[in-house]
Amino acid sequence: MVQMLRLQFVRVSLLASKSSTTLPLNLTPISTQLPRTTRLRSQMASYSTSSHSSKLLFRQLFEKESSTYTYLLADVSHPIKPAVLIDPVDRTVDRDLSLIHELGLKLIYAMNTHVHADHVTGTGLIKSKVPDVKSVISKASGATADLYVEPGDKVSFGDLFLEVRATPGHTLGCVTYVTGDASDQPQPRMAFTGDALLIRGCGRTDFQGGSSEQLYKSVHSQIFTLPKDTFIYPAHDYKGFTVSTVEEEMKYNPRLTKNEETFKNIMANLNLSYPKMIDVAVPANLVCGIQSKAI
Ligand SMILES: N[C@@H](CCC(=O)N[C@@H](CSS)C(=O)NCC(=O)O)C(=O)O
Repeated sequence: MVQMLRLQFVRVSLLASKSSTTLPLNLTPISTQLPRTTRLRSQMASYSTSSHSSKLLFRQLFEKESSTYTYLLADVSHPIKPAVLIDPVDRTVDRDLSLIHELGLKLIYAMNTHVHADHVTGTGLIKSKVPDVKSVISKASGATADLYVEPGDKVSFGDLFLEVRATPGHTLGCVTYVTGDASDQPQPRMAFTGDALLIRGCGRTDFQGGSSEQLYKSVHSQIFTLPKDTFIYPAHDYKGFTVSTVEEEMKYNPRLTKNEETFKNIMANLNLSYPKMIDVAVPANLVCGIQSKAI
């Protein structure tokens, strides 16, 4: 079943990449489609930065106990306004779903950048409240989900898409989702880096298959090679930052501007205590956030 869904998912993505006029989303029954609207109302309570394209609705949402960012992206030029959530948190699912409802969006994917160790993903809860939603995570994560992504896959929502880049190092299965590289996609591009690259920092590498050597290579080969003006949107910030760019992090990141040996030394000496929720969060997130049964 999971295999079947994966095939459907890739086929949908391929369709979307061939033509910007194709409406690639075939996971939604016609009966649920809404009238086309092209204008957005001004929005309420959510973190937000400027609009990146006339099609894209983008919101940066914050969960304060784990300092996690969840990202909402939608194609508002599409009749059903298909939306995705990246790294939802269980505690803020109701807030996120009511925002989605209020904006008239149709949530199709709840995606994770990796198996989080500090909070329980909202994915399972979202699926229990909105059964059409498909959970998405990398195949390399080892977690259960409806759809597994691999490097190079495209995750389409309406005419927009996210490209999947493998960025292991914080965990084995970490991926970065990057908005598409095409003239009809948001400009500048946006990279949702999870815990691989944080603003002026990076994810720790001391558990869940972490490796400082791998993280250094991932960031330099998969993120720092993106256009300099690409926005960096991480899964966490502990200092109040909201967004950065590839250029800024290449210049000012106190860890990743160093050579690999120095970086490995820095990472080996972080002396961070384990996340408080690690023993609950990791097992739960391996099954989509639902702890009692595998999906
Ligand atoms: N104190 C928090 C955990 C903080 C932490 O370890 N954050 C992780 C990302 S979540 S696993 C991290 O990689 N931090 C890097 C850094 O340099 O801070 C808690 O108890 O939950």
